[in-house]
Amino acid sequence: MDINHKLEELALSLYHIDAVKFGDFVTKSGIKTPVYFDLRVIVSYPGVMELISLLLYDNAIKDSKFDHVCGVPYTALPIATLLSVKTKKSMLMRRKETKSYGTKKSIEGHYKQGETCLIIEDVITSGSSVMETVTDLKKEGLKVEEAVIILDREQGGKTNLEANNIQIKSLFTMTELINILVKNNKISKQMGSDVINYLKNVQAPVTIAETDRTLLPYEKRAELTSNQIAKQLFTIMATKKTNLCLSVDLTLSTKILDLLQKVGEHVCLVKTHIDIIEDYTDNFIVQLKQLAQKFNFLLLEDRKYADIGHTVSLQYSKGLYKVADWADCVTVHSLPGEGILKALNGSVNNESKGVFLLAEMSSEGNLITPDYTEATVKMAAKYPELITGFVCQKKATFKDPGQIQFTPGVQLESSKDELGQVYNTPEKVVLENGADIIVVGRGIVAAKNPEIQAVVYKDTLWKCYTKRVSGKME
Ligand SMILES: O=c1ccn([C@@H]2O[C@H](COP(=O)(O)O)[C@@H](O)[C@H]2O)c(=O)[nH]1
Repeated sequence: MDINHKLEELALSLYHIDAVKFGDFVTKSGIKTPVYFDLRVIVSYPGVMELISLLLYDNAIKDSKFDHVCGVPYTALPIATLLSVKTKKSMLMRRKETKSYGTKKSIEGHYKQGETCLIIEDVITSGSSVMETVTDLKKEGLKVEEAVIILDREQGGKTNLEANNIQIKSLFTMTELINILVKNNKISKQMGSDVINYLKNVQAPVTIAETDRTLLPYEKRAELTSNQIAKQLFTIMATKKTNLCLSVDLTLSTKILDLLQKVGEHVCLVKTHIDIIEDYTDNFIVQLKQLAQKFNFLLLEDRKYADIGHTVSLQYSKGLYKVADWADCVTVHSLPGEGILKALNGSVNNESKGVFLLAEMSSEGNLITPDYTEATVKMAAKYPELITGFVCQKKATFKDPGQIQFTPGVQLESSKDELGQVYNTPEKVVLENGADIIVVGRGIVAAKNPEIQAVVYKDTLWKCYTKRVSGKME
């Protein structure tokens, strides 16, 4: 019997054992559905179990290379067991609930860091259950790149998992399963198309916030943010292929404008300290904005506001520099408390503006503690539409893939300046520390040829980012 006949046999068996049912059902979340899948019943049918493992082996597994198999608890566990025996590869088991005693391990079995694990799952909808298992395996240092599935409901799971660098092979898509049942007169044509249309319209939400944000491409993260400036920055980075922010720490406006004419095409963001400019005029801002438009970069004023809300709202919108009129985003300390964010939220009204909150600093001996960092991230969570991201140094500082890690203190070689600035390399900040936008000041500005140096930084940083999201890290 060929594979198509065997798939047909499996589809009909699933129908006969009531693993697929049609009618009026209500899901756990109270939504009406015309179809219901419950593959938990397969354990009572050894013939079906045997057929599933045979088909998964022939169709999806026999050419794959892996050291272990792991079933997503619970329905896929017995299938994973059969496949472990068939392939003679060891099986790992993920505990849904971590033990509160003994080893407290979430993954049972023997394995070594760097070994690969293949995931087995019965049905995917959004892909979140597969992702939970992937996350736990990765925490243990295992590599996970592939999952094999019995049924893909075609509700976003494949896209979500592929965005997390997990390739999917399934025995059936929902459409294929329904077509077999229609062809064999198990359900009417009308019922078949109703079900397919229904399931395609009820797309599962993207549920990847628990996954490692740094593995997602900028395009995907643009879809996951609530802040308009973060959305624009992710899109600019993906389009211009640059995650370089130039810190134009120069004191003459003409020098800044000259430099940006040369390097504007290589950056996604330009960071200013407006109050260090000695020949400031409103015309400087007009020209700065023209360059931003011409080269498609955004403007960040690194003002590091740190006063009470009322004062900050004045500093932001009034005075000589009227920052609110031209800067797309600003940097802000969380030190004074939430009032500072309320003030900025109030000042921007409905305009698209953003805030990078300082959660950590690059300078040696700074007084920010882990508790302060954690409280800063918590505070930001209350203002998702205002917060673009965090000025920080570590990947673990925050999880939300819709927010941007903005990391200063970067040069091609690790070093320090004479006033305590600490420099890490592009490889370290992007691959190890999770930086999304990387700030370079003197590394470019003080170079003999800033234009050439900007290209060197841009290319090096982008290479690190593509390596990170392709999952090809040693
Ligand atoms: O923790 C922080 C926060 C901000 N900065 C700013 O970034 C640039 C870095 O310039 P380099 O010449 O590359 O050192 C500068 O404007 C700082 O004010 C930071 O360095 N560290």
